[in-house]
Amino acid sequence: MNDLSADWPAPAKINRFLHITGRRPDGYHTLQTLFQFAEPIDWLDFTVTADGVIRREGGMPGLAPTADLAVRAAGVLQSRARVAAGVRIHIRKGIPAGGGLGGGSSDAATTLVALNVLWGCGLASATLEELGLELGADVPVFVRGQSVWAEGIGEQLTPMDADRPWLVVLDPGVSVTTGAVFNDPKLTRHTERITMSRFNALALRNDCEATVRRLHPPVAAAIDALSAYGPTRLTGTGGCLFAWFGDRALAERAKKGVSAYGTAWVSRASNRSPLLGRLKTS
Ligand SMILES: C[C@@](CO)(OP(=O)(O)O)[C@H](O)COP(=O)(O)OP(=O)(O)OC[C@H]1O[C@@H](n2ccc(N)nc2=O)[C@H](O)[C@@H]1O
Ligand SMILES: Nc1ncnc2c1ncn2[C@@H]1O[C@H](COP(=O)(O)OP(=O)(O)O)[C@@H](O)[C@H]1O
Repeated sequence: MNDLSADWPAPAKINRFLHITGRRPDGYHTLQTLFQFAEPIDWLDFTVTADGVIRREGGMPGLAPTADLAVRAAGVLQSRARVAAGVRIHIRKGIPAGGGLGGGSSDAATTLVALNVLWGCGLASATLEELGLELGADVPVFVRGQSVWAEGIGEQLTPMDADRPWLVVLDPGVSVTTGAVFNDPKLTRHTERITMSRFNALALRNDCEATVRRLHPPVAAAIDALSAYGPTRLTGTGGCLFAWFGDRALAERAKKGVSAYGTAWVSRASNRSPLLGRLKTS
């Protein structure tokens, strides 16, 4: 494998806040949220092959290659750009699945961006975002690789650089089904829309939190434990959560303090995905 094809990062995302502002006639909920990037990170290696077949190695245990969003992303790009070559995708998972950290979406985006280069497709980033949206609401954010204010069901993106606190991301090991949260009759669905200038992490919340707390007591316990150290929010529809701090030492202290509640990572919230840096060196 040459250097060009190895070590493409697929970072996690966090939702600094998440408001549900309404419901469309098709049942999908409209949101307002601010996405930033953080650790943990998945790493992908690509080996271009001549036979046109898309293969996957590693990845999420128990997930069939045909269901893997990275494999599906490669397939979408291959047919859109009429690529004759194939690829072997090796995935080293760092991001827990189904936790609201967007690992599957991030793997899909990294695959689109990397193979666009390695297969020589030459598609514009906006086109890759469009292809990504077919795979999941969060994929375009990862393709763009820049922190964004998102509206609609996540397809209306406006770049927004936010503050960059130190984070503890905590995975209580609970997989939350997004559909179950959005179907909860008690979910807060009509939060008033706000303008970007009103972003204030302390004052804003994640509207899914009350539902997730009720459906998953271990997540509620983890939120309570981490809240003792710093302001804490759920990311996406959970079950992962994060707290933010003014410096790294405080974050490391909190990480130690919540070790009984799950796996935790310390990193700085980022407005740029490491994928963009990797793209520059390709
Ligand atoms: C809400 C976010 C924020 O990042 O949650 P996380 O997935 O990150 O936790 C995402 O936009 C999630 O989008 P996505 O990941 O594509 O959602 P899916 O799993 O496909 O949605 C499963 C089901 O949830 C409901 N759903 C989903 C998104 C939405 N805006 N409104 C909905 O009502 C629909 O019933 C849908 O069939
Ligand atoms: N490469 C992948 N990594 C993780 N999950 C994947 C991948 N491809 C498909 N999936 C599926 O997507 C689901 C949601 O994964 P993920 O994006 O990590 O969750 P969330 O949207 O809650 O952050 C997983 O439960 C899994 O079935």
